[in-house]
Amino acid sequence: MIEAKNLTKRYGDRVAVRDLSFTVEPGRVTGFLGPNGAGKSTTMRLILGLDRPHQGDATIGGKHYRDLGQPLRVVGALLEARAVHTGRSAYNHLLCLAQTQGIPKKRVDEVIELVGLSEVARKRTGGFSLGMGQRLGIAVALLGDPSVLILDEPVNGLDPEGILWIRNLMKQLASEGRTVFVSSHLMNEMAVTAEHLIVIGRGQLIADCSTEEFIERSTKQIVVVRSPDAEGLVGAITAEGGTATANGDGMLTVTDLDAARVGQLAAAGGFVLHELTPRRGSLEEAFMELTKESVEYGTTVAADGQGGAR
Ligand SMILES: Nc1ncnc2c1ncn2[C@@H]1O[C@H](COP(=O)(O)OP(=O)(O)OP(=O)(O)O)[C@@H](O)[C@H]1O
Repeated sequence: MIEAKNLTKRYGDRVAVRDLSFTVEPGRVTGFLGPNGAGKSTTMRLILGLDRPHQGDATIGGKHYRDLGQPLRVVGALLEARAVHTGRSAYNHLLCLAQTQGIPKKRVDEVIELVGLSEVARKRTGGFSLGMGQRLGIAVALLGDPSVLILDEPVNGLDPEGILWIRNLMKQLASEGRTVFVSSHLMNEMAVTAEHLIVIGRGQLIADCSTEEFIERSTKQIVVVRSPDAEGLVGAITAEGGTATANGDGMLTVTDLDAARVGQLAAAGGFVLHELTPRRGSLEEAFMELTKESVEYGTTVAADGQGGAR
């Protein structure tokens, strides 16, 4: 388990993380979300002992990172900035790390196989693509077979096949009882990967709840209806206190009434229905809604993806 207690970190007079507390539980993937500059990388660095907090405390399994005897065996990390000796092969890079931590040589072969780098393992990492580098970073994180994984933007640079691979890998690692803490900007990806979310904005906690609850809390349920009698149905919906927006071709988007009630109104009025679909908002919409006060830079982007200058 990862525990952050009242963490505060300043850079000059800029507060990167402010009085931040949360725990990351084992056995599930926990997504770490926040707009650019929210403090995600800083928080991860504090947990990994790469930076010291001005206040508060971050521990892994009750211990500070610096007090872990063989840290790679407890926690594996992938941070955004990769430091790999580019003249060295992936195999040698992993072997060196393994030797410093008393990890057997055969584990190096295992992780190379696991991340799909077998064919290029003896090649210099200097020629690696972004995706290959990312896979090597994940191999490093997994080297000590750790019970805790901290991954900062692990899908960066991966192609769709790679993204699917890392999604399944994270789920698998969590199902083995490990703690998986992962930051990402890809909301659709997090929606299908993370069971639990910790969301921060301007260094402060915005939400710590299940992904489902996060979406439910911040988006409206809508009902999509298609009917050849759309006009009549709009009247019935409006009279009942609902709001119906016509989208042409008999399509309606209904808010403030649930699908069951819309179905009852259609039956009572004798309106034929060709479609009746309840739809929940997306994680992206929920994220935009909840973090709109905390966005730091440049433009505001509406939930429909249409950006507008501030
Ligand atoms: N070494 C540093 N020196 C000065 N300021 C820093 C440093 N590291 C981070 N910051 C500032 O602290 C704040 C939080 O940055 P951080 O990188 O932790 O955010 P983030 O959520 O990881 O952002 P992103 O999603 O863009 O990676 C930002 O305002 C950033 O400019």
